[in-house]
Amino acid sequence: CHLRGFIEKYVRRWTSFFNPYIQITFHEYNGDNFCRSKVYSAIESYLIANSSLRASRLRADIANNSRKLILSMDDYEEVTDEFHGVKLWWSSHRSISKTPSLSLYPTAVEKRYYKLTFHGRHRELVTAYYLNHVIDQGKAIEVRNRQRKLYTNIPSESWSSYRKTMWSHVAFQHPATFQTLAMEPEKKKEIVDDLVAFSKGKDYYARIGKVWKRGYLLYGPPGTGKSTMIAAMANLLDYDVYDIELTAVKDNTELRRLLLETSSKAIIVIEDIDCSLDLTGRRKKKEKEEDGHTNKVDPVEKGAEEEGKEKNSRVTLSGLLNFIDGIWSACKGERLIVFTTNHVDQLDPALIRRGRMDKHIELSYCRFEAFKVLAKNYLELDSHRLFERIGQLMGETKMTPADVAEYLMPKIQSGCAETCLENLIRALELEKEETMLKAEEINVKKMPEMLVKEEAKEGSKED
Ligand SMILES: Nc1ncnc2c1ncn2[C@@H]1O[C@H](COP(=O)(O)OP(=O)(O)OP(=O)(O)O)[C@@H](O)[C@H]1O
Repeated sequence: CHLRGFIEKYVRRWTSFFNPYIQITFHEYNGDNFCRSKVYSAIESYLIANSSLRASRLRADIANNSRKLILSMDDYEEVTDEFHGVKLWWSSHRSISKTPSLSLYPTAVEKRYYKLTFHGRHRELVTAYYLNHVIDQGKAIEVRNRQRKLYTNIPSESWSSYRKTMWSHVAFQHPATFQTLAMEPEKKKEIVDDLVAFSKGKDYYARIGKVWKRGYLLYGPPGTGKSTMIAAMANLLDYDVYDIELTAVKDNTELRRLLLETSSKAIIVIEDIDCSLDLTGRRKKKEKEEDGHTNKVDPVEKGAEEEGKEKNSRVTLSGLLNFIDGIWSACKGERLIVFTTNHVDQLDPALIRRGRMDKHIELSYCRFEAFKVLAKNYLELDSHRLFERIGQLMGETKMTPADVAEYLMPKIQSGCAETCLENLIRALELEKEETMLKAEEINVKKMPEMLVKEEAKEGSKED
């Protein structure tokens, strides 16, 4: 056996002396590591996208988490690639080895690997540039192809008595895009440019020594598109979405753990931030009041429990600020942090100051420009004789895009585009009348006060 090894070694040395070609092998699994090699996966994606289809023997597989058919080169097949005029050969291999196991029968383990062959004179080009190019491209393809996820934190009973919240996910399939988002075009462009610049800013953030994160505050009345915009952001940048329910998070430590578990391309969302957290760090007043009504716990026990909560439970404002500023230095990757609120005036200035929430975006009632986007989305209309009237009315009323959208759904409105627009006009006119009536009512209420003031003014003039 020793002699055989010795001979093989020298034969290999002897042949390589005359063979000008170099080979590099990339194994699917390395050593005892049961995780698939990331380099192997990146090469696989690169080859599938770039050259596998040129192979004459292909293998068909179903991609993870999807029904898409993936074609890659079959085992022992070879394809060529070219980089800066240099030709290279990739081949795919498989070996089966038997490993001892606890059972009586050894298990057969299948091992796959890729071999890259190139001429020795291109050694530097390949090792210094080509391989990085393949791996970067492969990773980019993986990101594009991956099934993005929507995560939410849910409480779970773990095997220990400690109750903690865990991320649970579903496939993220929200269809919203910036194209379908109803908003003034300039404002929309500004936001898209900002997001794209952020996503391309890896080197910039590294150069200025800042963590690669950006905070967005979306505010406005219900139904103006805050959640829709978050979905459009995720679709634009190909990010996962982590929707944190703060009231389910036990304390700051748990918040930190959850955030450190997020993926490297993530939008972390806290919706209705004003309702999730009492900005003094205590529980919401409303929640306490509810406790007051329903609480049947022994007051002594309750006191102890409250004390515990005040000291060491629930997420506090400082914990949240810490999360925005701090923990990301421990994380690689790009993170958007998005807060939404219907009551921006109730937020603590510390929470939303620039640097924490870098961009404040107001989503408001539907104006004509936003209406035109909705009309295009829902009715495929670029113009119509009724648009002018709608434009006028929209300047005088406050209807949310969500409400406008309801009027523009032909199936629900059981009619053609014209009927939808007419129904919308009727609703807007009604809204206008109601607004005027309300304004009149307010004036009537204010009348006595105004009369008193007028009289006082008259009196002082006569004096
Ligand atoms: N700006 C918008 N552009 C396109 N569609 C919109 C817009 N605003 C609202 N919509 C439509 O109205 C529905 C509700 O909107 P969305 O949930 O995004 O509002 P929101 O501001 O997040 O409301 P809330 O504050 O109640 O969570 C959406 O499903 C979408 O169809």
